[in-house]
Amino acid sequence: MAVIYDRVALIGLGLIASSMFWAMKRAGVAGEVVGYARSVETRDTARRIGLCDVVCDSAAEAVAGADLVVLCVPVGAMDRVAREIAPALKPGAVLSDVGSVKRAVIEAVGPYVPEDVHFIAAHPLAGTEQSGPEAGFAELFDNRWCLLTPEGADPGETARLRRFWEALGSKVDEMDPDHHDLVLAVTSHTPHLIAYTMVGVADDLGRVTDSEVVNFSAAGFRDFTRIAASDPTMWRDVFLTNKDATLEILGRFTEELFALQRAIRQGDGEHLHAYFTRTRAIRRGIIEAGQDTDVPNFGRNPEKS
Ligand SMILES: NC(=O)c1ccc[n+]([C@@H]2O[C@H](COP(=O)([O-])OP(=O)(O)OC[C@H]3O[C@@H](n4cnc5c(N)ncnc54)[C@H](O)[C@@H]3O)[C@@H](O)[C@H]2O)c1
Ligand SMILES: O=C(O)C(=O)C[C@]1(C(=O)O)C=C[C@@H](O)C=C1
Repeated sequence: MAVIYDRVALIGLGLIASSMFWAMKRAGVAGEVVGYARSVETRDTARRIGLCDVVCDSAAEAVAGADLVVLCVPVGAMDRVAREIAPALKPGAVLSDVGSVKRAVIEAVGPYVPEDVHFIAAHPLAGTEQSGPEAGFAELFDNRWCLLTPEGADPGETARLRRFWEALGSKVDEMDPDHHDLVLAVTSHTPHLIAYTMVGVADDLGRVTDSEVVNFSAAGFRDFTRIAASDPTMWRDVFLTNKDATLEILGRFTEELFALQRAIRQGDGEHLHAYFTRTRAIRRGIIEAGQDTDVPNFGRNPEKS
């Protein structure tokens, strides 16, 4: 595949950045990939495993001369990083991100973006509960959506970024940032909060580590524990920055939960059956639409395994 950006800079070298690096190598869409991570330990690990062609010791050094800069740090760190790199950005470069919340990132980064730089926020809807530079693998984005929220950005540069994500394996769509945040509150953020809560409740009962619970834990609870093992910093930032949408969905969730609670107490099997029939149809609809693209595996990139 042809090179889309001559020089790409990844700021923050965790799960998403490392997966992007391996996917870029697989697709051959970047001439050179330069990385920066805040901690010496992460930079050392990146150098040891060959993550990035060059690992720099400062963010400004990494972005200098880059045609595409992608901020791959927790949402709450975006403003600090944007402020740090802004003076070193190349005129005409594209600045993007992978944050799970879009309006807050646009508001945090936007004020620092120089006039001659194209800022196009993005969110790949792909991840795992793992984090850090060794967690990435080239297939992470295969058949997953990547949502761009360009809000008036240059159409030519938006199309180029779209081609880049497609080359990494994604299906790409554009969305208004506020709408993105509401949709993700339903499909990702609130479900994570529920998983965190369920595992917390089990822990409060003192049963999670009991061999009984570990041995006999049913698939549903296992899925909750996987999700609830996700990175605490990332998810703290998601809830602090997508507050309104999450609270709106949580309010609705609580109302439905109370209705189900009442049905159980009153022995209202009809209500329960009708409810579960409706939700079952949603799962079937997802499968029929070909959207059930499970993460291929949780292994490493093919070059390392
Ligand atoms: N994990 C997922 O499932 C997933 C999916 C899609 C998008 N995202 C988003 O991608 C971004 C990165 O997530 P990840 O899963 O790769 O996280 P990660 O924890 O694996 O990596 C984050 C990296 O950012 C670095 N970092 C943190 N604060 C920093 C700072 N102030 N300056 C410089 N570096 C800093 C960390 O050291 C780490 O290297 C987040 O904004 C997250 O919301 C995550
Ligand atoms: O599969 C997982 O582990 C994920 O939670 C990935 C997931 C999600 O689907 O909710 C989590 C957060 C992101 O911003 C995008 C993707």
